[in-house]
Order: sequence, then structure tokens, then C-alpha cells
Amino acid sequence: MNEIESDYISPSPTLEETFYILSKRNAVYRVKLSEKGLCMIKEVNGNVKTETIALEDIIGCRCMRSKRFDQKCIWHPTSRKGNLKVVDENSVDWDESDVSAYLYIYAYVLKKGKVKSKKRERIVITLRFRSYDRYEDNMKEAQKWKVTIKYFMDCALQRCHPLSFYNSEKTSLLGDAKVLFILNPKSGVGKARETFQNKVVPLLTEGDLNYDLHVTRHAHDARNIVRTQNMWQYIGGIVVIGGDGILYEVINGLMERPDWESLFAELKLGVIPCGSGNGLAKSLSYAFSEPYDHCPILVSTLNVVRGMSTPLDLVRVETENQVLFSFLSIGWGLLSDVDIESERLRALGAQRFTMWTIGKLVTLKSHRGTVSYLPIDQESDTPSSTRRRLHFDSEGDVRSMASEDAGRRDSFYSVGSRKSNYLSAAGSSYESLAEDAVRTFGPPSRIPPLDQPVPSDWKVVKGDFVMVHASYPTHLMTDCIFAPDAKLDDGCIWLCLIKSGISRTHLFQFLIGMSSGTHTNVSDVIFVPVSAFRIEPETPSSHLTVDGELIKHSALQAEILPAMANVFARVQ
Ligand SMILES: Nc1ncnc2c1ncn2[C@@H]1O[C@H](COP(=O)(O)OP(=O)(O)OP(=O)(O)O)[C@@H](O)[C@H]1O
Repeated sequence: MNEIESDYISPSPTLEETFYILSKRNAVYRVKLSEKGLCMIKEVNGNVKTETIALEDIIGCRCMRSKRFDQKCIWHPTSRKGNLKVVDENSVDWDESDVSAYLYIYAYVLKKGKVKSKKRERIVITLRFRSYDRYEDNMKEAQKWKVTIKYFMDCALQRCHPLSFYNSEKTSLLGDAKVLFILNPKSGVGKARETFQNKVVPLLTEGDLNYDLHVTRHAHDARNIVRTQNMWQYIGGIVVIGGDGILYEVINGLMERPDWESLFAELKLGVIPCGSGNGLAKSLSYAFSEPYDHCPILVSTLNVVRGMSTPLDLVRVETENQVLFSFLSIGWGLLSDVDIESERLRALGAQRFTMWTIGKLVTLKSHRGTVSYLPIDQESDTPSSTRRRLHFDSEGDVRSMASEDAGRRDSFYSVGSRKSNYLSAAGSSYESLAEDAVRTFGPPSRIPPLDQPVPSDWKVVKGDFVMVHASYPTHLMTDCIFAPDAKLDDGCIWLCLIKSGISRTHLFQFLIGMSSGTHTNVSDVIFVPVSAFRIEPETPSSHLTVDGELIKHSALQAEILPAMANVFARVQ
């Protein structure tokens, strides 16, 4: 046994079978299945070659039977069309003369190379079982392999989420839990429906995912759905097919439920990027070194089909008239103005941001106000991995918090009812949330209310600002690595301040540098990790955005909620 083989097979393979290649004389495949994956040892005229498929690259398998008589290959290591025709094991359209059963195994393996040529490549392995004279017996063998592969995949999921909901008796197999997909047909350039049908559904079928699809009919539809429907039936997760705006709706809709805490602890959230910015989808792939740029939809869908998740920081945002929850960014000034004002160029996709930024630089505006923040000393502060996740009781009190930072329990209840902000988008209808009907739950604040001064250990900067922007994951958009050192659950808000004295050269360097992450060191740019901050604008001269969505202009403060959500990601 060589090194690769022993690595894959130790301690011992669970299933092992020998297959013959009819088209090649004297060629034999020994296929072994263990909890680490598949190991295929090919022997041709005494030469031995070993190929392996790691379990984490396998997304599913299906049992089939033949449709036509003239099959000859026992396995196809590529997606090339052979002359093998098969039908589902339950189909009536089968060839009675062939007693073989087939197992199709679907895997997406990483093709390594230079950064740009790195990609995930589809591999379909077809095993033909025909040792017995009766189809039923051969199918039993194929089923045995299928069940074992599914069992190993389930064990891997269990190892990743040992304390999950599924440990209870409610669901026997992790992989069987249902996923809700919420699709925004208006996101990005308006191609989400086609993308879902052509690129996502085939992967969901291969992964045998149990799911429901909801296509939004208007803005706030997603928010209403997750607030009012039984989300416990979607314990497999909630996945948006759209941009960051639709995920923002889902997160805020969940926070409007009395059972928000247990849902955030159990539910996995996901995004299939069809928007213009797609900041979170890119950040998730970047965090796990996945080749996103080559095929964003494939990489993001694989995250969902595999079912693994990782914790994600959220941010609690309080304005004078509402409490919101954010996963991506908060902005005031230049970048927010570009985001909102370039909406009219939506048909251009992500290009709209670049074009509008150039225009804004010609007539650069500044905005008067005060920005205060509580810096994080990264040397001495507790690393994220050892931070406790806070727990809240049904009244919003913090249970496991130390007494010196006891929660300000009623900060969000004072908000009472809140009017919704409606963004206009051509061709859509809008449905208002009934006033008084919606109440924001979610974790309480641990910082002083907006109408009280900030504590003495906060830093205060007054004056005219070109922009104030904060991000928690790395990427604001696919091509904008705004917080290069961010981790998904580092407990940091990465805050950037640019005052109006900055030269055009430095501002230009800053904007260009955002695509590579070098902007953080440009002169006259303050870039600092904080756990909370406050913006008090003096005049409503600029847009205020949360996760790229426009909110009513007002004073605002934000604080980090470490590891508040769980998101689908390529966790090993
Ligand atoms: N059916 C619909 N018609 C019109 N607007 C909708 C519909 N469904 C959702 N919306 C709204 O569309 C807005 C934008 O959606 P989304 O974030 O999916 O796309 P995007 O703005 O192109 O992407 P990104 O946020 O990444 O830039 C959201 O604020 C959402 O409320």
C-alpha cells in the first residue's frame, strides 16, 4: 500500500470492490471507500496508479439502472458524455435485459495551480455493479455503497456541528433537513431566476437536497416571510439567491421573532451571489481560500449542499428611530453616496460603482459631524476563538454577561413600532408592514443610549468628513477588500475615517487600493478595529447606509455581536 492509499484507507476501508474496464484489456480498478473518501487503484499490465477523491469533495450519489444495452465503461473520471444511458432506479423506462445497477458519485475537486487557474472541477464516478444474476441483488450492492457514503457525509457534518439541533430525536439524518431558498428576481442585473434554474438546481439534485423555493414579489417580502412563517421547518438553513440586501432582510426578519435567539443558534444562513455587490459571498470564500472568482455560483452553492457552517459576527445598529441588525457594513459619505446614487445604473452590474465613484471625485463633498469609537487593542484583547457567545432570555436580558457590562435591556423596546423605509425599484409593488404589528427583538445594547455621552475611554473625532465606513467581513463587494485583516468572527468592526483635508492624490490612492487591500496604509486615512462606534451628523448632507441599504438620516451607533449567526461555508 503506498502513502496516498494508506492515508485514505486507514484504519481500514469500509467497502471494497474490484471493477473491470471492458474497453481496456487487463485493466482492473480496486475501489475502496472509507470515511476519508474514495481510493481508486488502477492496475494495467502490472502498472499501478492511485487516484483519490476526498469525502469533503463529494456532494452526493445516486443509484441508477441502464436505459440502453450498449454500456461498456465501468467508470468515467470526467464529465464527458459517454454512450452510457441510465435512468433513475425507480424509473419505468429501464432496459430489462441489463441486470446491472449503477452508482453515480458526484464530486467537485480543487484543480490547483496559479491563483487564477484554481477552480473546482466536476467529476462523476460511475460504478457498475453486476456480480449477481438479478437486478435486485446488484441494486442492493449499489445501495449499500450509497448509504455508506451518505453515512460518512453525515458523520462529517455531525463532527462539524456536534452540539447541533440534530442531536435531538427530531431529525435522523443531518442531510435530510429542509432548506428554504429565497430568490430576489430583481437583484443585480435581474438574472437570478435563470441562474437558479441552470446553475444551482443541478447541484441541489446531485446533492439530493430537500428544499423549498420562494420567489419574492416585492421589497420586504423576504423579511415578512421569515418573520411570520414557521422557520423551524427549515432547520437545514435559509439561503438567499440575490444580493446582500435580501440577506439583510432575512436577518432583520428573524430578529423580529420572539424565538430569534434559538433560531440564530440553530439556523444556517447562506447566499448564492446574484446581486451587484455580493460582499458576504466573496468574504466567505476568501476566508476559506475557495476559488470564488472562477465561478461564484458554483462555489457558493457547494457551501450550501455540503451543509457545513461557520460563526459570523453581526452588528447591532441603533438610530434615533429604529434598531437594525447588520452583517456587512455601515457607511456615511462618499462610498454610501456612490452605492445609493449609482442604483440608476443597475443594468451595468458591479461596474456601476466604478463609474459613479469617478463622477463623485470631481465634485467631492464633505460632511460635518462627530465620530466616536471604542478601539480594540488587538494585542491585549481576548482572541475571538475564546470569546463567549452571549445568551439572552426571552425578555432580552443578557444571561452570561459579567456585571460590569450588564445589558441596557430596554433600549430597543423603547423603539416601539417603527415605520419601514421603502426603496423604489422599477416594476415592483410594495407592501407596507403594518405599524405596531412589528416588534424588534434581538440582543440588547451594552453601550450608552444615543442621547447620552459616550464613555471616557472612547475616542472622539469632530470635524468635516469625506467618508466614514465600517465593515466586519473582509469584502464590501467582490472587487473591494475593505478590511483585509478581518476574520468572520473576530469580534471587530473595522472602521475607516477620512477627514476632508485629504489630498486628491491620497484619496485616489485609497480608492484604487481598495481592490488589493493597500488602502488602509494611505496617509490621512484612519483605519482602526473597534467594538463600537457612533456617528452624529450635523446636517443631512449625505446618505447613511446599513449593508448597502439606505436608512433614514439620523445619529447612529453600532456595536459588535460576536459569532451571532452561522453561515454556510467550506469548513473542513
Ligand atoms: N421582487 C422584488 N422586487 C423589487 N425589489 C425587491 C424584490 N425582492 C427584493 N427586493 C429588494 O431589492 C433590494 C436589492 O436586492 P439585492 O440585495 O438582492 O440585490 P442587489 O442590490 O443587486 O445586490 P447587492 O445588495 O449585493 O448590491 C433589496 O433591498 C430588497 O428589499
